[in-house]
Amino acid sequence: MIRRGRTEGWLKQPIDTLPRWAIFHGVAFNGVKIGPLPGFEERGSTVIADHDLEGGKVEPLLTIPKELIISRQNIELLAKADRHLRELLEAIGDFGRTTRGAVLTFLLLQATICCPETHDVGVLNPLTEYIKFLPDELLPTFWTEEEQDLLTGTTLKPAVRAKLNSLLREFETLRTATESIEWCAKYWWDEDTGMVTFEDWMRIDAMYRSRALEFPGAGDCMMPCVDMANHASGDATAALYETDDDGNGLLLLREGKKIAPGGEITITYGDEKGACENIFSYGFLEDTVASAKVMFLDLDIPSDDPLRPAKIYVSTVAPGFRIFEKDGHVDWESDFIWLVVINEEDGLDFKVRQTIDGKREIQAFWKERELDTTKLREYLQEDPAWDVFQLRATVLLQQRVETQIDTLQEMQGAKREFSIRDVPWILAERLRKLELELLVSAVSTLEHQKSSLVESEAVQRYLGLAGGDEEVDFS
Ligand SMILES: C[S@@+](CC[C@H](N)C(=O)[O-])C[C@H]1O[C@@H](n2cnc3c(N)ncnc32)[C@H](O)[C@@H]1O
Repeated sequence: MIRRGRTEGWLKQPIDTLPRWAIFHGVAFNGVKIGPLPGFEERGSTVIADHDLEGGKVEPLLTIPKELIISRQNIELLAKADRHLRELLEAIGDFGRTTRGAVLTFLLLQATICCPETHDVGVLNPLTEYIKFLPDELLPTFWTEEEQDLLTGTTLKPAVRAKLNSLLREFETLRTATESIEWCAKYWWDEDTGMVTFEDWMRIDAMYRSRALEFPGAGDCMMPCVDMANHASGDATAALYETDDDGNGLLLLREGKKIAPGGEITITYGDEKGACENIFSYGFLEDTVASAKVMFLDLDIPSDDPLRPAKIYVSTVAPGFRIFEKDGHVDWESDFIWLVVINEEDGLDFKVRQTIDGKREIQAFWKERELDTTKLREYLQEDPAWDVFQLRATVLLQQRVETQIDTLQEMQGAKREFSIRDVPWILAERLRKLELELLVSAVSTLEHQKSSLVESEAVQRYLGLAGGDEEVDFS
């Protein structure tokens, strides 16, 4: 449906008509305009200074009336006057009570309202028109199989797979929940007259994901016009966003920032985000990015661990570990690894318990104390064998990191098929390089940690107990 709307023109508005929409609906512009920045047209539209601006001396550059914010609260308000929106939100239940569920469903309804073939569905509101200004982003969920294969060895590859699976699940939930609503059956799902496909859900997701902001004072939302600002990190961030006392959205030039006419007013989408997340959510990587910054690698419990099934059953933490760079130093953290490295001899125990309704449940214990896997690290830290556990962890993690390095290295010199587009090719190549560098640094960190742990008293004692000069397998 959305693709058709873009081609046929009923879901597309040129960006130069945005000021008319904005002013009509009460958006105040102060010394800025919105459009493509000459020389950087591939970045879409952005916010541009109209005349000399100085932070601290100018009033807010943009003021967005609170009614225009695409947030869960506002969608609930709109639903009071829009029977079809209300029906949708009720039908999808818990999903509609999340910001993501409410916003995506709302956006899909707005696109449906725009279609000239739809009659008597939804109530027109200013945002029905606004979505026509939003471009389609080439997020990795839209990369072809061949393009996604270029991500082999990066953490983006499993992230995209998982996202596509969760989008499919959401889409099926939406279909099942709404197919008995008459107008949904007719306009969305009917074999002949239905227009909505999985591709629409992917497009709506990309629209939301690439534009959602965690807006101080308004929470997760889409803020029309402010969401036209492009990203720049660190000192290059020109403006901040927040709400005023009445809940209206504001774009404010940073204190001391001077922007000449024609200069870009950027915001930050989150300086702490890693390269993988930037490509995943926004489909680009700033030119200045020199580090992958953070990556999450999955981790499996070795198949020869007899406690593996029970450990998997009781674990409530993400099965992996984070590698991150902070102040020029690379380190790692994980809640999961601790469950992987301990065993029965150390004090881990499992008991089967009968619940009141007759079901059986496995409970984990650490030295007689009931175990909450999110707190395992704290328990182990108090244990005299803490250094031994850490040593086992570093050995395992190093092996895992080295496997990832091997996979990435196999991708070096990947051939470019003629069908591969520039953006996926360049981004995948950059990400592979950045993640490889971070992994190599992580190996040095782990090596270093291993060497000092081997020297520790607890480990030496453990080695002694384990049988003198016989080699101990810490993995
Ligand atoms: C919130 S929107 C910003 C407005 C967008 N340019 C538009 O035309 O609607 C986020 C998208 O803008 C683009 N973008 C933002 N900052 C960028 C940058 N520094 N370099 C390249 N593209 C950028 C990306 O396509 C991203 O997904």
